[in-house]
Amino acid sequence: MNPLPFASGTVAFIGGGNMARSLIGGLVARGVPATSIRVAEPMAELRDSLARDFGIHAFTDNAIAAANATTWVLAVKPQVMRQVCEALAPAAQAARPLVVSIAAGITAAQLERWLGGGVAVVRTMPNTPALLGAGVTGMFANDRVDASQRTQAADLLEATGKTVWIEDEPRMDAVTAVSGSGPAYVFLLAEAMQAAGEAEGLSGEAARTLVQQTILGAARMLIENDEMPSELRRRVTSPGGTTQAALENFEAGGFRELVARAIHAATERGRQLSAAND
Ligand SMILES: NC(=O)C1=CN([C@@H]2O[C@H](COP(=O)(O)OP(=O)(O)OC[C@H]3O[C@@H](n4cnc5c(N)ncnc54)[C@H](O)[C@@H]3O)[C@@H](O)[C@H]2O)C=CC1
Ligand SMILES: O=C(O)[C@@H]1CCC=N1
Repeated sequence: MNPLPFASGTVAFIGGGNMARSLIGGLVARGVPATSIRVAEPMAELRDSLARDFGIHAFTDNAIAAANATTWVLAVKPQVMRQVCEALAPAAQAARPLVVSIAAGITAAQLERWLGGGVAVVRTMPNTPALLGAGVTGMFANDRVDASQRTQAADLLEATGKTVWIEDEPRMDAVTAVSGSGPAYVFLLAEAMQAAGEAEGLSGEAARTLVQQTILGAARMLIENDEMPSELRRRVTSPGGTTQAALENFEAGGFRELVARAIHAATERGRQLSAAND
């Protein structure tokens, strides 16, 4: 991570929903000054809570929030991105900010076109653990982005976790499917494990603690042992034991194929979001 002061200058978030909150929370926790962060959000309740929780300036008007900001983070839904960008095009042409998008599916070329052309765009895909500084972000830069802007964009996202540059933009839809949406898959597993534990007679509270700590411990082993998941799995699996009984059921139920199908569907949806909102 780059040391502070923050290389990204003043950052304006356009849209202050769930993901913007995770990123802003991550930046503030990392020590980025609240005075360097602005947000534009139409919903008063969200605006107020962002201002209250993080001490940042919150605006109703996108162009006012974006004015004089060196970096814009476009954090609206793909469905409204075109309209938001076209309204900001005059400001983008005048100020030539670094534009960072976090939207699923929407391509750098679409963003550049909607903003009037000639704009440095970094298309990114973060995820919600950014709030804890434990996020991961895939990043793709268009041809307009120079080396210092790459650093600027990486500095912004590295404040919330790791970053991975992707050189082949279509692969950003796979990033979205694996890590952007990925926390939800783990949460689904947690829900299913908790329900199954309760069905086997555990109290809700006991099942919750067991599941939480199991997922945390397994995640830490994946990272800190730096070994293949298959090897870590093998060490839990005593021949003829309990884990084997469970894993045989996962395999018989087509678990791997199901995960592959789910991630393929998410990747395809990313492509559809681009086409449907052009
Ligand atoms: N939620 C997640 O885990 C992730 C979301 N993303 C991307 O982040 C973007 C935002 O997603 P979420 O935060 O989940 O959605 P969200 O609905 O929570 O946030 C979007 C915000 O934009 C605001 N908004 C609507 N119209 C606006 C306008 N014209 N100008 C300014 N703000 C406007 C909404 O009031 C809302 O608060 C999407 O493009 C999504 O693909 C990316 C990675 C992960
Ligand atoms: O579900 C979505 O479309 C967004 C993008 C990745 C996570 N949430």
